[in-house]
Formats: sequence, structure tokens, C-alpha cells
Amino acid sequence: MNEFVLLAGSKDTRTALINQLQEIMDGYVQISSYSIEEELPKSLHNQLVVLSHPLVLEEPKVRACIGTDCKVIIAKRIINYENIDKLLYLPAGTRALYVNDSFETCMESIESLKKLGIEHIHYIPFYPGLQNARKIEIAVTPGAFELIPEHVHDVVNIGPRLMDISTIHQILDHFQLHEPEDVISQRYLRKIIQLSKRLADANQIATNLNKHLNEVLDGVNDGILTITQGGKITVFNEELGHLLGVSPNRVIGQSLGDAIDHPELIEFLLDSSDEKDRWFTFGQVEAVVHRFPLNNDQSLVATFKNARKTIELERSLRSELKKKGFVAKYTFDDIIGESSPLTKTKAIAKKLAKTDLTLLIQGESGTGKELFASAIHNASLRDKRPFLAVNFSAISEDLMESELFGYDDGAFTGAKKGGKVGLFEQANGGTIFLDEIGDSSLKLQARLLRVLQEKEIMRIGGSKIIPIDVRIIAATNKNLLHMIEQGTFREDLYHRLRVLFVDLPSLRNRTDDIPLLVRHFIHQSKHPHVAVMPQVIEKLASLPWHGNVRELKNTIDYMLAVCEESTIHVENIPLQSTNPISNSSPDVQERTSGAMPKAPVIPDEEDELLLILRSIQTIAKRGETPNRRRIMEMSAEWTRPLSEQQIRSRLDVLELRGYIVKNRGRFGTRLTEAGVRMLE
Ligand SMILES: Nc1ncnc2c1ncn2[C@@H]1O[C@H](COP(=O)(O)OP(=O)(O)OP(=O)(O)O)[C@@H](O)[C@H]1O
Repeated sequence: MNEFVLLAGSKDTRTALINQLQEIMDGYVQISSYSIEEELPKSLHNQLVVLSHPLVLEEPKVRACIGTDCKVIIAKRIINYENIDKLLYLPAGTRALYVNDSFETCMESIESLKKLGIEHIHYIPFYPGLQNARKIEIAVTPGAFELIPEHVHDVVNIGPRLMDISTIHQILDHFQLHEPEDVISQRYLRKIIQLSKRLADANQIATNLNKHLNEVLDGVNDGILTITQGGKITVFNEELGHLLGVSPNRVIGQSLGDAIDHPELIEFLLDSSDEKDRWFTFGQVEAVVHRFPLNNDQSLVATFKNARKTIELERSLRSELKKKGFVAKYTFDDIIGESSPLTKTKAIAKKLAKTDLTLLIQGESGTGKELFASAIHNASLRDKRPFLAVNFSAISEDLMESELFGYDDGAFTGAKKGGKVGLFEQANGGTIFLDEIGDSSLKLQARLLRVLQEKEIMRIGGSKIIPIDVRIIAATNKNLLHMIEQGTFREDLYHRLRVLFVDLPSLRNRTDDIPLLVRHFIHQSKHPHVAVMPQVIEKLASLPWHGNVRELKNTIDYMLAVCEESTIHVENIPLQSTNPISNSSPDVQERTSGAMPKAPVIPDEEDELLLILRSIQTIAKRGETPNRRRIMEMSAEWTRPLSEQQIRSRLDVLELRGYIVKNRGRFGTRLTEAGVRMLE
């Protein structure tokens, strides 16, 4: 067998060359290989020695081991063609450092890259000891990673240079191997063909991607146009073709002026002013054109939105949200009152609505916290997206956790098959209103804090992190600072929630608004023409209104029900009753005195009212929805079971007294703070 020795300058070069030579010469020659970095043979005699570079021979220990009877070939090397595609992907004009161990090796490689026609890159040699090196962020190197300067972000490793075919022929000639030359040339060529194949594959992928992108662009509902800096059209989708009455295929590559006959549009697109949007009429269609530059290649993109279609789409999205109950019902116009405290609060809230920051609304029960949250959402940039209200006092902790975060299939026994999407996910893009946040458990507070910090959630029993884009508005009628002191509310959560805040004035601090509110609630009622005697307003203005506007609304409902001849008189104002509920605790008495409306109830009904309050609390704690049916089922165990109709009338009384709020749907009836205190 013919044998020769390969001597390389470094271990990496040795490995690269031996791999190349073995692949090409397999079966014809045997090669032993060494490098200066590793151990060299003691002495070589009467052998063919192939050196990877002329500089290898300058090493004394190399010269010492090569006997004078050896034949020495100094290899010619070319750029590693296997990695050339990495360079071809760099955009034309890219400035890149060429990093190698000396000025000579850098220049040799740059020269051979240029000879190979890879000239679209501007190479700048970089080697150890270079003074005033330029700070360029891309580097090309034949594996000399340790020499790459720190400021470089992208490295293209083209690997050590390989042996040129002429050197391979020289080796074959030495052994007088003529007949395998064809085979060997083919093996060498095969490598180059593999590279061409790879490039062709990449080309195919790019073509497919392009086709796919064009299909996507054509599927979009808006017209899309892209032009180069010189005004040539590069993208023109089908929708735009319909809008402008032009065939997309015909205009791609043309200049804007040749393709479109609309001077005002062309002037807007090519104009260098800051104007981003303008309305146009194309035939019968009104459209808004939005333009923006693409940073990378300085093209300009314009989107064309058909106004009618957009309005229709928004309408259908809104009705979809409405069906789910995910819309905010109120705007700032629904917040009645012209007193100075309310006007000031409304003005602040309107400003805060425009930001996208987390907001905490503080105010006594019934001051309109939910009303404000809803109005803020509707005045925000998220007004077309869902608004979801969640009340922490209404449902149990476990149920609340799964309501908010959802769960994955099989998360716990009794979990719905297929899992459940939580409210945070459903509110994505919109606003979530966390009412009575002071009633959330410490465990839930920890989870909420994570949502605020990370803007992501994980379903219960899930492992996937789901990013969410939801604005949080929280509300409380509790003194959270006091709760922090007691250790029942997390201070870090408080600060995260109170990025912005609105403090709602109590009704007794804005009694000027009472006449307006009375008018408003009567107008809204089934008896909009009922008159109110001036003494009634006077009396109402003198009451303490611990239940605020809600209490006032309930009082008006009561007065409308009991008044005669379409006029409300002072006698219709609910009297302070001496029933056990209002007398049971001094605190409640204080809260319910004066204004708290009391319907006349026979004494044993008072016990029933307490039982009903208690059962609402029990049902909610179990994680179920407190509704008439559930209360009726519980009443089966009382001395006098109640019908659904009887429960309905008692719930009306409890609501009138401010102890409960009746909600339809998911959360059912819930206790107010006054209701909870009553039970305590
Ligand atoms: N300024 C106002 N103008 C018109 N209606 C109001 C106003 N303030 C409150 N209301 C009405 O009073 C009732 C209570 O309001 P809301 O539910 O928003 O209060 P809240 O502060 O969230 O109460 P709670 O703390 O008990 O949940 C609702 O019917 C609401 O429409």
C-alpha cells in the first residue's frame, strides 16, 4: 500500500485535511498525520511528506524530523467549499472582519475568496497584534474563534481551508497512480455538487416561502402595497388589485406612476411628510390608507383598509363579545353628577383611561367603582376588545382560581374534559376588572402578582406559559393599607396595582348630585314621569347614604313602588324600622340608620331573611352560584321551606336594604359588605 505523511500547522487543520483526504483517496493510499501542536514523529526517511502550509517547514522541530531522503510537497489550499453557502447568505455589501492568525493567512484567504467569486462581502483582515482594529460586528473565520474580538455579534465559521485538487494530483503522480485519477476527481467533484444541491434546496425553500407569503398577502382583507425607495412596486396583493381595478401580476416591478392612475394617492405615498393616514375614495369604496417605512431596506409599505368592511367587522366582533357578556356597558356619559368632587374625579379618570397602565379604584360600596371601570375601558385604546368583570367576594377561592387562570385537561377530579380557558385568556387584548380585590386570598394574590410582573399565566395543571396582554383595573372598598399592616394583603401587589389610582367620592360628600341622580333613576325606571316633591329631595340630601348611589337607587325603586298618583312624597321615604336586622349590631345600625330602605316585613320573616343571607354565603363558599333554586333547596331543611317566588320577594327586600346585590348569570347573588357584617 502507498503511504505518506501529512504534517499540519494545527490540530484543527490536521483533522480537516485528513478527513478530506481519507474521503477522497480511500482505498488507494494510507496516510499518517501529525501537527505542530501535537507530537511529531521522531524522524522520517524515504517517505512522501505533505505539508499543510509553507510556514510549517519553518518550524525547527519539523525540519529536524524530515530526513533529506524524503520527498516534500507543500499543499495548495483553497477555501472550504463545504461552508461557502454560509457566506453566500450574507447580503451584498456586508462589511466583515476576516479573522486568522496572521496578516499573510488573512490576505491569502481573502484573495482566494475573491478568486472564487465570493466578492459581494467587503472583507477586512483581522489578526493578533493589529493596531486600530475597526469595530465591525460580523466576522468570518476559518475556525480561529479564540482570535475573534469581543464586539463581534455574528460569526461565520468557514472551517480550515482544504486541499486543492492540484495537490491531490501531485500526490497521485508521486505514487504513479494514474488509473484511479478519474474516481478521485469524481469524489472531489461530488463534494462540490453536494454544495450546489444544498444551495438549490435553499433556493427552493426560499421560492416556497415566497409563494406562501404571497398566498398569505392575497388572503388578507386589506390592500397591501410595497415600493422601493426608487418607487418600484415589489408587493401588490389581490385585494389592492380589486380596490384599484389593476391586475397585480402586471404591476409588480413597474414604477408607481406607470402602474396607478391616481395622482393624489401617488403624491401621498411618495410624500416625505409625517402624515401617516389619509382617506381616499376609489370608485364607490372609501378606504383609509396607512403608510410606514420598512427600516431595513428603506422600502415603503402602505395598507388600504376598506371602511365599510372594517365597520362591519367591528360590529360583528362587538356582537360576538356582547353575546358572551364581555362588553363594558357604561361610558363616562352614564356617570351622573355635576358636583365638583365628581367632575374632578371624572376628569382624572378620563386622562388615565388613555394610558395602558394598571389602575386601582378605591371607594365605598356603591360609589360606582364598576361604572368607572367600565367607562375607563370604553375610553381606552382597548375599547373594541373584551371587558371582563370578576368579583372576588362572589365566589370561593378555588373556583376563582380556575375561573381566572383556567385549567388543563385532567387538572383535578371533576375538571371539565378538554380543560377550560380562564378569564385572563378570554380577556386577552382587553381589560379585566378585578372587583373587591381586598377579598382575594393570599394565594390568589401571589398568582395575580405574577401575572402583573410577567404578563403571562399558566393554567392550573398546565405546563405551558401563556403570554397575555390584558389591562388590569382593580377596585376595593377596603382599606388595603390597613390590610397590609394586618398581613392580609400583599404590599408588593398593592404597589403593582396602584400604578394609577382613582378615589371615588362618597355620596354624602357630593349631595349636590342627589337631585340629578333622582331624576336619572326615575327616568330609567318603568315610571319615568313620576314627580318628586321638593321636600323629598331636601330630606334625601340630609341622609348619610352609607350605601352611596346604590342605596339611593334602591330607595328610589322603593319609593316608586309605594308612591301614589305619580308623585313621590316625604312619607314615601322608607322609614327607619325597628326590625331585628337593623338593631342587631351597633355597627350595622349606624350603617343602616336613616337612609337604608326598609320594607315592612313580619317578624318571623326577619329570621328567614337572616337564613337566606347565611345560605347565600354558604353556597358561595362552596364554590357554587347562589341563585333562587339553590336557596330554595337549602330552605327544604328549615321549619318553613320557601318557594322560589317567596325567595324572590325576600331577595328584593334584602337588596333594598343593601345587604345583597343581585346579578344574573355566572356569579349569581352576592352579599355586600353590609350583608357580611350583618352575618358577623
Ligand atoms: N355617578 C353615578 N351615576 C349613575 N349611576 C351610578 C353612579 N354611581 C353609581 N351608580 C349606580 O349605582 C350602582 C352601584 O354602582 P357600582 O356597582 O358601580 O358600585 P361599586 O362601587 O362597584 O359597588 P360595590 O363596591 O358594592 O361593588 C349601579 O347601579 C350604578 O349604575
